[in-house]
Amino acid sequence: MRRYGKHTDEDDVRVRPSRRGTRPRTHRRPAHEDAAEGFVVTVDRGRITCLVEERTVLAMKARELGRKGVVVGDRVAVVGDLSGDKDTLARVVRVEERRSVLRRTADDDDPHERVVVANADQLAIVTALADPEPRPRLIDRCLVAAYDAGLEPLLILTKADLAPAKPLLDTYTPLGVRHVVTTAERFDDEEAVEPVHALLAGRITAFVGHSGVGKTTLVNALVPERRRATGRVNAVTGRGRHTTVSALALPLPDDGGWVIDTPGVRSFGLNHVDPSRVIHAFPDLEPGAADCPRACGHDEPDCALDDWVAEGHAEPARLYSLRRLLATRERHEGD
Ligand SMILES: Nc1nc2c(ncn2[C@@H]2O[C@H](COP(=O)(O)OP(=O)(O)OP(=O)(O)O)[C@@H](O)[C@H]2O)c(=O)[nH]1
Ligand SMILES: [Zn+2]
Repeated sequence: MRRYGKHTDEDDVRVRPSRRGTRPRTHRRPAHEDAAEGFVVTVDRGRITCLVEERTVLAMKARELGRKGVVVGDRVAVVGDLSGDKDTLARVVRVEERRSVLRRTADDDDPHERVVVANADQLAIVTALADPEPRPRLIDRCLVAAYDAGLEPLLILTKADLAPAKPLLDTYTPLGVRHVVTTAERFDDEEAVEPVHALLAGRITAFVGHSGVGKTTLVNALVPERRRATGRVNAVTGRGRHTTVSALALPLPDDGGWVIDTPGVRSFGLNHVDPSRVIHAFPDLEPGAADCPRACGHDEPDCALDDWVAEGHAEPARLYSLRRLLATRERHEGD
């Protein structure tokens, strides 16, 4: 399984080499050289909460940013009052290049596809093993969104006290998706969440999961500051957790990375998904696609992947899984 954006190091920044790379740096130097670096923790109705050094600073978008959105996970340049004191408002003057973007689909209220999280390394798909029942189609859609966005997926299966994980895991074995199984009863014991911490260490992880799967219970166990952080954000927005529409980044202990809690997973934008980006997550199949017709959707009669598998280059289960994932791009009732 190919791994994506493993670290948050500069080395992993996937930017195209610039043809202007030989130009003197000063030409590309943006204005506001005195700006501080901020990490966006949440955005609520245009109010951007970011972390500048250790301080929580509230900011607005500077006019010069125009229509460009600022989202959770963005690295930004901030100017103005950076004290973090009550009633101060700084300005975000620049959004740094994003290493990844996770989008949600347009819906009836909002015709545009929107970026919900920037710069995440991985996508944790939180699913209960029972109550509510797992929804494999939804998991598949999340996987496609992750592969398309270049995020490494991670399955977190909760409520292991209610049902065994094996039947669900069998579906995902051919995909080689990493997984961890949790039970909230054991969360008081720090060692019980250790395997989850190990998978999140040093990385920015967006958490998705539909209502009732135990995402909040898990995030609270992982992030000791959770209560404080949400309390603070609510003090800023004056709104309760259940009405929060924005994602919220929460620091893991000991500089262990970030959890980005997202509100609801109703839909991911899969309309824009490019099969060639999804197949990138299948390095055993990818070379076989070289013989496919142009713009092959990989589910058509002259798709070269059938021969590729028949010749023994990859397991049939892998091709089946790829096709199942690609098929989730079509909307069904209840997605
Ligand atoms: N049996 C069992 N129940 C759990 C477990 N984890 C969470 N729950 C329960 O499941 C219910 C939903 O948990 P939440 O953490 O609120 O779920 P959520 O995904 O955040 O749901 P929303 O708050 O609706 O977004 C609560 O009653 C929890 O106590 C678990 O491991 N086992
Ligand atoms: Zn094909």
